[in-house]
Amino acid sequence: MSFSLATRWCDAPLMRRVLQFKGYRRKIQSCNNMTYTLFRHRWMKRLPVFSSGLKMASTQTDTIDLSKFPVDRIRNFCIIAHIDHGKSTLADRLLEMTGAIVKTQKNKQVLDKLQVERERGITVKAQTASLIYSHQGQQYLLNLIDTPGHVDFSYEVSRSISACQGVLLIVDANQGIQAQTVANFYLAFEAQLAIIPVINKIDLKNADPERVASQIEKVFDIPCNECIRISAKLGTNVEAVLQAVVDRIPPPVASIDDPFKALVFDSNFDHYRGVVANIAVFGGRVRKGDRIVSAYLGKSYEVNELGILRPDEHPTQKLFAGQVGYMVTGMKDVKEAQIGDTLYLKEQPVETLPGFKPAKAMVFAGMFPTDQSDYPGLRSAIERLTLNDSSVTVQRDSSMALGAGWRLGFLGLLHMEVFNQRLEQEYNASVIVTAPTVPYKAVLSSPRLIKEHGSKEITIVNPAQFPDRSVVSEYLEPMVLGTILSPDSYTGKIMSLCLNRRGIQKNMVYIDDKRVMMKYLFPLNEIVVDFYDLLKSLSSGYASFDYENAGYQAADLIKMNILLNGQPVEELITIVHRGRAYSAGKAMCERLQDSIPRQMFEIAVQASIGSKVIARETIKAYRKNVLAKCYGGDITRKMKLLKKQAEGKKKMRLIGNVEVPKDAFINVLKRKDK
Ligand SMILES: Nc1nc2c(ncn2[C@@H]2O[C@H](COP(=O)(O)OP(=O)(O)OP(=O)(O)O)[C@@H](O)[C@H]2O)c(=O)[nH]1
Repeated sequence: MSFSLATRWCDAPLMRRVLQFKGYRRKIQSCNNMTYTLFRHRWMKRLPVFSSGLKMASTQTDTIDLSKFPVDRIRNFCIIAHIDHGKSTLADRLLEMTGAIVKTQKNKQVLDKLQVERERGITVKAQTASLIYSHQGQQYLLNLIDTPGHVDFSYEVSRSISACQGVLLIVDANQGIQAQTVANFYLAFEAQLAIIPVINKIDLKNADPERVASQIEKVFDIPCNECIRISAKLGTNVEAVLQAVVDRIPPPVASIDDPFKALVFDSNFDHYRGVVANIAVFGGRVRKGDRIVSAYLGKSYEVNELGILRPDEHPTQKLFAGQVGYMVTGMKDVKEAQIGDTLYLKEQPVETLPGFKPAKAMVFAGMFPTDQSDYPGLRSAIERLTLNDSSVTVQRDSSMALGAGWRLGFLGLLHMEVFNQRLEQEYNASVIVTAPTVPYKAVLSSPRLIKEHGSKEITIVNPAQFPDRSVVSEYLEPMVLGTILSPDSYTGKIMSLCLNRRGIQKNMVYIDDKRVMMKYLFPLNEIVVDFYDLLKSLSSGYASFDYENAGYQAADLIKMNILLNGQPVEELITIVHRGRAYSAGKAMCERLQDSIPRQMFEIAVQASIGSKVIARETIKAYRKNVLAKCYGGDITRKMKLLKKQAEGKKKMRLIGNVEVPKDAFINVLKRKDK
């Protein structure tokens, strides 16, 4: 895969225009990619517009003396909430009010910089911004992290929380507490952070801030009077949020007198500078030119660039204890960069920071280049994107039909779709994604296999490698504890959906007189693909859902094969519960019948368990009317033509080149529950 100039550095066309305008025509003619990089910083100073297109406030761009902010005048906080409750909109207002960006009508979710975020209207990547806020005659440095709301990106939230001492918990004044509000609250609560509840969208006609405040008191035990009522859209009362950040969130526990110690809580890859790490400084200071060591690798690097994010990179000479910023060290290989790594000065080793628990992938799918010659390019794209999203796990894989590829692990289906979309948009890659599956386990009974695997229990992330019953004493499936919040008028419908998905009710409470919170234990496999969509549609969008890991449970599982014209398709193998094998097989054949377009020959779609076919559908061939030119005449001639046509079709069937559309692999798992 080749990277064009535009994809290497998205600002190149803009810079060309600026150069022309500035009269640098001669330079443009010989301008290669490197020249762009060399001139970049000079341009950035002259331009009133940042690379992301944001208008920055001219007063605060030049030099920010970070030494002016001792630890007690620093606050690190993140904004957490259920999806769409207004985190990014509040971040816009905070950026404007503190002068980090110029106030304009165009500021809409400015921290959502990725194309996929803009297109889908959701945050998928946590973003940091440093704000300078004057309060009671003192200047404070507020480091804000805007986090995603969707359950699939909760790893971003938990990592962001590790760099903070407090959170703004946003709740929509109309919708009230939702499933992710509860999940995010507990993430912050367990990390012992200060929690400031903020009731947003009070401008809405149906807003009921008092009801929401009493929900917050009932569910989270936070007194009603601690809730700040705002409209992030109109800017109403947002000043009170800034004051509360200073007053209610403690400063970081870090001392300038300690040796330098920093946690890498995020990173991304820049095609020229290599790895750009986001760091939280837990002690001492670091300067440009210092030699630092990565505790993970034990390798030392020179600090080439250092700075804070406002929200675009603003280089500085130093970073001090308690501050949050970015660092470029010349790490060129993505394998060197490790989220959760501790950095320290070469001559002053320190105790390593706890880092992060690795994310637990919930959904696995095969990913293959559409054209095998793109394999090396796709490999480097996946490596770079996983650096930016450390919750994705990667393993090599190969398939008869699709060639060499990878088996990737994601936190959920939306996560998988977003990753795929980012590969296509940011790296110009074209990929085929196979049917997603959850990680099953098998307890082996065969001594030979136990020896081969080095353990009795194995995890299966590829259904094609599902071991046969004869060598297994028990299969285990992953379980989750789901939380559903909904108006009580939908309770009946929701309960029957949960039952249909093998859910076991664990708890049900009213959080106010109209809204109910239910807890269900589900097999992960039953909810991962389409449960959320169905829940939304049967509750007219009012119910919300979140889940957490609940270990493994024994289950009676079997492997179901799908055959197209008698050929087993490895990429469509699924693991199903024995009691549901027939209905699942029938449903999969029906959906494949809908997904695969009619071709010049008839296609038999079959589901089988072992050698036994349990369901079958037929995709009819386009029928060419070979009799079109026969006007009347002898019947034997017509029969001869039809026979010849049937022979031709048989040949096609023998070749068996059935074209399966890319999205059929995922659609095939989507069920239509009533
Ligand atoms: N009426 C009204 N609408 C608001 C307010 N704040 C945000 N919105 C709207 O709510 C929608 C979602 O806002 P976002 O800021 O993207 O929400 P978010 O929580 O960042 O969403 P995710 O990042 O996807 O979780 C947008 O259409 C906003 O314009 C408000 O105070 N009043």
